[in-house]
Amino acid sequence: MTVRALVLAGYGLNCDVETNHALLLAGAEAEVVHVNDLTGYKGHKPVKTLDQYDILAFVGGFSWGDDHGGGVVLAARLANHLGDQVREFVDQGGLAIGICNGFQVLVNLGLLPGLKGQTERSVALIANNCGNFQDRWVEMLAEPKSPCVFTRGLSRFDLPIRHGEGKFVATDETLARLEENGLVALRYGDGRGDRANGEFPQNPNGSKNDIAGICDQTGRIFGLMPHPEGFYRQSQHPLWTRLREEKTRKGEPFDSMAPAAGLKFFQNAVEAVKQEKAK
Ligand SMILES: NC(=O)CC[C@H](N)C(=O)O
Repeated sequence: MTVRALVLAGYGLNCDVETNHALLLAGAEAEVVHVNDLTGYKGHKPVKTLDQYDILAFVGGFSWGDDHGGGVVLAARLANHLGDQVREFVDQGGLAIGICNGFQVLVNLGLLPGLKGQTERSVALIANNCGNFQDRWVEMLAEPKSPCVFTRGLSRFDLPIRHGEGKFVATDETLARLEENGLVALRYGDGRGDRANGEFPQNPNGSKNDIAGICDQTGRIFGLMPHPEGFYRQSQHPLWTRLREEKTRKGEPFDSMAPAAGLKFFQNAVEAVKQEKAK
């Protein structure tokens, strides 16, 4: 069964090839599509439509140089040129993942968290508390009670972060609604399996409630600041040789090429589409 994925590229986005690779490894028929191929550009008609795909990936990078804030210009462009198509894609049961800059786009579009009665932006990703760009690995804790399709079966693992505007903020009321509905899918851990509790550097940006990723009520629309496409095999982890040593000492096997936690996000998405199509 074919699962088609679109990986959005263009104007300062820089994680398209890596994300496409992860989706291909996960078994999707993935392709990188330039935003102009969807919107049309200067007399050139659009050559792709969103209804050709099952999964949309809004990838990381610096779209339009983060002018006016991360993801703001790309979100405006998508809303103005493709608003109806995006709405239809979501209403028809499509899956979407927004990674880092892509998360900022989904938030700016108002697709996340998409709480009942809220159609406009209700949460934001703003400048990190520490005042600079953070490029390193952090511990992730997945929320078992979240309806998120992408984090199914995941609990505690590491992922890389690379962002300057990752601080998740919302009003107390919206935060309470997110928590009540289980829409917080991922949090920053303290490195020992508990929540980071707002502490820097474990919570790298000052996000409220240690929020690293949220989903909508269907669990099919998901955004996160860390980069799952950067950890699809074991040897991408900065401490993988140490882990190999530990395993070897205990006489346990270790395969540096084995799939890692980040790949699971994409495998889960492909599996969910297959299950839906099989119905
Ligand atoms: N890696 C990314 O996608 C970064 C997103 C955005 N440019 C930021 O710095 O916050």
